[in-house]
This record gives sequence, structure tokens and C-alpha cells, in this order.
Amino acid sequence: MNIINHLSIIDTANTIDYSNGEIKGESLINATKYLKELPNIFEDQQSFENTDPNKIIYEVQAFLPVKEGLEGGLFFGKTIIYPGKIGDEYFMTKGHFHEKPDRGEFYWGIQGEGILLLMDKNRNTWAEKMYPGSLHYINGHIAHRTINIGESILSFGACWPSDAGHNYQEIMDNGFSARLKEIKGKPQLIPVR
Ligand SMILES: O=P(O)(O)OC[C@H]1O[C@H](O)[C@H](O)[C@@H](O)[C@@H]1O
Repeated sequence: MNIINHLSIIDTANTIDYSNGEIKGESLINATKYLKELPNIFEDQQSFENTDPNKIIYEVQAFLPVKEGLEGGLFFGKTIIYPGKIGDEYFMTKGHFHEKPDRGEFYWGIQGEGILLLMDKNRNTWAEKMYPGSLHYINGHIAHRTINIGESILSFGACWPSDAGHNYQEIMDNGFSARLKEIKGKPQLIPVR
């Protein structure tokens, strides 16, 4: 952390590369998600088992300038999802609700082509297209998952309150109420019966 002296003009410790969303500087965390860490996400168990468990599905980078859980702070992140499929489902994030459901989040598309899957508490699911420049406001009560439907990397930025937290339980137990599948070469939302 830079020491702020009276009347000093300092260089910020963190920078962002607008071409790919990469953040550089201090207070960063990096997380790599391998296929083996994502059981119960993809429907096709056979394809899941036939794919290298050490395949990287997505990577998250986040600038956490304050302690996680602190009220009033903000976090800033970038996620990359690699292109690929397990069965007829595209590579995607785990997806979560916020622990504090009155904390919203912004996402914005940086590279590639994706889908932001959204689901409310009553399990109504819908989706928004993600592309370079797309901007998404996610109401705090809504579960969110991102999916790469393209043939190159999907990268997107995120900004969320430092006390929002992640609640993965509902999605781990019951998933979303619709799955995004590639059918005849096109992404389609299919309700889960
Ligand atoms: O945590 P997941 O559901 O796997 O999503 C991956 C990540 O996507 C974005 O970057 C969010 O802002 C992060 O908070 C989240 O961790």
C-alpha cells in the first residue's frame, strides 16, 4: 500500500489492461478451476469422466483491496473461461447466489462470446448475451453463472461489494432450472425437468 503524504501525487499500485481485463499490482488473488473441482456441474457424467480431470476450465483473478466480509468495500475481478464442452454443455463457472442477498454486482464482457445465466429464488431462469462491451447489472437476489459459447476465450470483468460473499449450496444441490446446451450448432436453454 502506498503511503499518502499531504499534497503528494502518486502512481496507483494497480493497473488494468483493457484488451483482456488483466489486472496487475497488489492485493491480487488468482484461482484456477480444474474440471475435477467441478463435479455435478455438467450433466453428461460419461463425458465428464472421459475428459482430463486436470483440464483448466476457468481462471479468476481478483483485486481485493480490503478484507473479505468488510462492509462498505468493493472487489474488482476478471474471469477467463476457456472454450470447450463436456457433452453438449459449454465450459462454465460454478455459479452462485450472494451470501448477503441485498448485495448486487456488475459484470461486463471483455473478450469472446458468452451467456450470463440468471436465476431467481423461485428458480425462474433466464439469460443475457455477453460480448465485448456488454454490461450486466446482477440484482443481489439473483444467482449467476457464466458460460463460454464461443471458440476462443471468454473474458469478463466484475465488481461487487466486499461483504457480498458466495453461496454455492443451492446450485451445488439443485443446479439452475435450465441448462444451456449446444443443439444443432446453436446454444439453447433447455428446462430441467
Ligand atoms: O465463483 P464462481 O461461481 O465459480 O464464478 C467465478 C467468479 O466470477 C466472477 O469473477 C465473480 O465476480 C467472482 O466472484 C466469481 O468467483
